Order: sequence, then structure tokens, then C-alpha cells
Amino acid sequence: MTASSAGSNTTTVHLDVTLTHLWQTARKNDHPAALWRLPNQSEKQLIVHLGEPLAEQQPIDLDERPPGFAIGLFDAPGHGTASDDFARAFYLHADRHIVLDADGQLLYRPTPETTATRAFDQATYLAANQPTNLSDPVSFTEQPDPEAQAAFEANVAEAVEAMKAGRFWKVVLSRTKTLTFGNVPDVVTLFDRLCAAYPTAFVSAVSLPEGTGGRPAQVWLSATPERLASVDANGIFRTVALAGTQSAYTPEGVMKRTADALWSQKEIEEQALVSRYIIGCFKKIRLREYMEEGPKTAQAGNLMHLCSQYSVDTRAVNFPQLGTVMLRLLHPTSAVCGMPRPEALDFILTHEQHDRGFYAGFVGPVNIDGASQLFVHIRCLLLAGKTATLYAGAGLTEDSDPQKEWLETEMKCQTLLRGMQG
Ligand SMILES: C=C(O[C@@H]1C=C(C(=O)O)C=C[C@H]1O)C(=O)O
Repeated sequence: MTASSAGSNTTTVHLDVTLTHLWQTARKNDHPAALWRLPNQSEKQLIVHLGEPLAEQQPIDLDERPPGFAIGLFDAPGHGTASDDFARAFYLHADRHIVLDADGQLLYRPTPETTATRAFDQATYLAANQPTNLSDPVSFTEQPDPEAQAAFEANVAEAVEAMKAGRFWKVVLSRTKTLTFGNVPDVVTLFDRLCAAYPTAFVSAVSLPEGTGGRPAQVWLSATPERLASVDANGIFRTVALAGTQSAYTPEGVMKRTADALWSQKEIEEQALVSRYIIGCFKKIRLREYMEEGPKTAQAGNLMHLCSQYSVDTRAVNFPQLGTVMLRLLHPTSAVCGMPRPEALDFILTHEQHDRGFYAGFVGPVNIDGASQLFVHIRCLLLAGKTATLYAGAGLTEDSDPQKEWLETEMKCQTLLRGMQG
């Protein structure tokens, strides 16, 4: 290995170490790891947590956390009875932080050298010198589930009845789809494909070893279009209200222009409910100085959504904790749960047959390069060996049509299916 200093705060590694070697070394040694690419950027970043195992979710204080990566479950212990229950996540520390820049160079960010970092580097270099067999093409097939559509549509019909009876106004119901890969797929290859297919998405892969939160070993992969809460290096807070879904293609397979997208009253109302929910959160903390842009049509891969953007200059309003406070208030938003939240959550927990796990939770880097960027964990899958479980949901109102909502979840599954095909 030869390592040379490139600038004051990074080290370039001149050896055939790749993200795959780093990722596989982390997995093999049971170190939690997170790999991500921010929207509209080419840099890919990887952090490896080398400390104590991640036993439980922890409160995420964006202002106080050391550099790292958060991944939170959809559901909170106690179902959000305490105000910070939902803003909890497993927290990976950036004990090793590696950046793959736009020129394909691996740069090691300086982190304290410890016995653990030296052991990890050693194991990585050994892995880089082993012959690898990554020539296997990534191929997968869908596992048919003949009951799934009827079960989902029955749930939608029940939700519509509950909304007509006034129990709640909106709920997001989800379903799963199972895939079988020909071979255990290389996660970095899948991640790279999603990055290439969806330049405007937040793409991530997170590996959590067995025992994290009492769960088996898991790898989650996603390409999400939805920002939950972020604060950039200039102190600008951002969130979005994203809802309403249609294909980005005409029935003839031609890409539509966003300006040509037409939205039904149901979709306009559905998105307005998410906007109202966000504005309600600002009102709770008596914050009036927010900017609102939209709703506009936004493209997200094979789909289009209605999107309103909200931003606040936290320095101008002298509110440095706004990101943390809003994370607590926002998650889970009505884009993935419903309104009012307690009733919608209760309906989800009593009707969905699967555990959502990290689907519809949140993911993203915290205090990396002075910014924290958390995204809603949708358009995601859970990988275990050769099996992948995709998760997709649809926002329902009393005007929902069960069959259309099923088709919407099918389109949402297509985002990952197409992206992974490369
Ligand atoms: C729930 C999902 O997506 C959310 C629900 C949407 C909708 O109901 O139209 C649109 C975008 C997302 O906020 C999902 O992709 O699983």
C-alpha cells in the first residue's frame, strides 16, 4: 500500500482497494457500515462504525452528535408517546470515513487512529489482495404471491370505510414484494446502479450486523426522492411535502414533461394534507419565517410526485436546534403514516401483515462536512442472502380506489427493479 497526503485533511490511497473491499470487510467483521450518495452529487461516501455494537435506537440531536449516519425504524417503542420517541435511530459513528470522489479516487478522511481502525485497514488490504469473484451478473426474479393484491385491496377498502366514518383523513398503507437473486448480489454494484439511474435521489446502502436492535443481520438499500429534514453548512433548514404519484411515462413509453402532468383533486388534496402537516409543525413552535415553494411536479425516476419545498434560515431566526426539533415533530410524516398521526398509525399497525422495519423510517448523514441530511426511507429493500424484500406504500384518502392504489405500489416497486437492472 502507498498512501499519500492530498491536501490538508484527506489521504489518497494508491492501492486496488475499492468500495466493495471496504464494504465486504465491514460486513465480514460485523462492523455497521453506511454508503451513500447525496442528490445531484457524484461523490460517494462510506463510513464504518468500529465501536460498541448498536444495541438500541438513540435520540438524534443533530446539534450534538459526532459525525455519523442515522437509520431509524418507522415505528417507535411506545408508539411515540414521548415527544422524542420518533426521533430515535441507530447511530453509526464515522470511525472510518472514506470518500470516492468524482475522479474515482478513494480519499480517507482523517479520523483518530486506534487499534480498531488499524485492524480494519489491515483486513481491507488483505481483502484487496484476494482474488474476488464479482463477475456474476446480477439477476433476479419476482416471487409470485397470489394473495398479496387481494389482501392489500381489502385493507384499502377498510381504510376508505374508516375515513368515510371520520376516524382519520389520510393513511398510508404499504405492502411488500419478494425477489430472489441468482447469486448473493454485490451490494456496491446495486448501489452504483441506483446512483447512475437516479441522479436526483438520495441513494444509500446500510449494513447492520446481527443483534442490532435484537434483529438479524440486515442490509437496506434505497433510492429515495424525499427529504425529511436537513440543515446545510450555512444553517439552512429544508424539508418537503411530497405526495401524489403518477408514471413519468405516457402509455406509449415516452417520458412526459413535468409541465404536462395533470393531477386529480384527490392527489392535490393528499399532497395538501402533507403540506398542512408541515405548516402545523412550524406553528407548534411559533415559527413564521419559513419559505414555501410549490406545489410543483417533481420527477422521481419512473414516477412524478407533487412537491412543496420549505426552507428556514436558522441563523437569521436564531434557532440552531430547528433541525432536531423539526425531526421530532415531523417523523413519521403524513407522507408515510397519515393524519391525524395516532389514528393512522394505529390503523397501520393493526392492518399491515408485515413489520415495516426501516421502511418509512429515516436515513442519512449527520454532521458530515457541517451538514445533516435526513431522508424518508422509501423506495427501499431489505436484502438477506439471495432474497430481497421490497417495500412500497400508497397514500389513501376517502376517495381512494383499491385497485389504483395497488397499481401505484407496483409502480413504486418498479423504481428499484429498473434501477437495479443497470
Ligand atoms: C409511501 C411511499 O411514498 C410516499 C407516498 C406517496 C403517495 O402516496 O403518492 C408519494 C410519495 C411518498 O411521499 C412509498 O414510496 O412507499
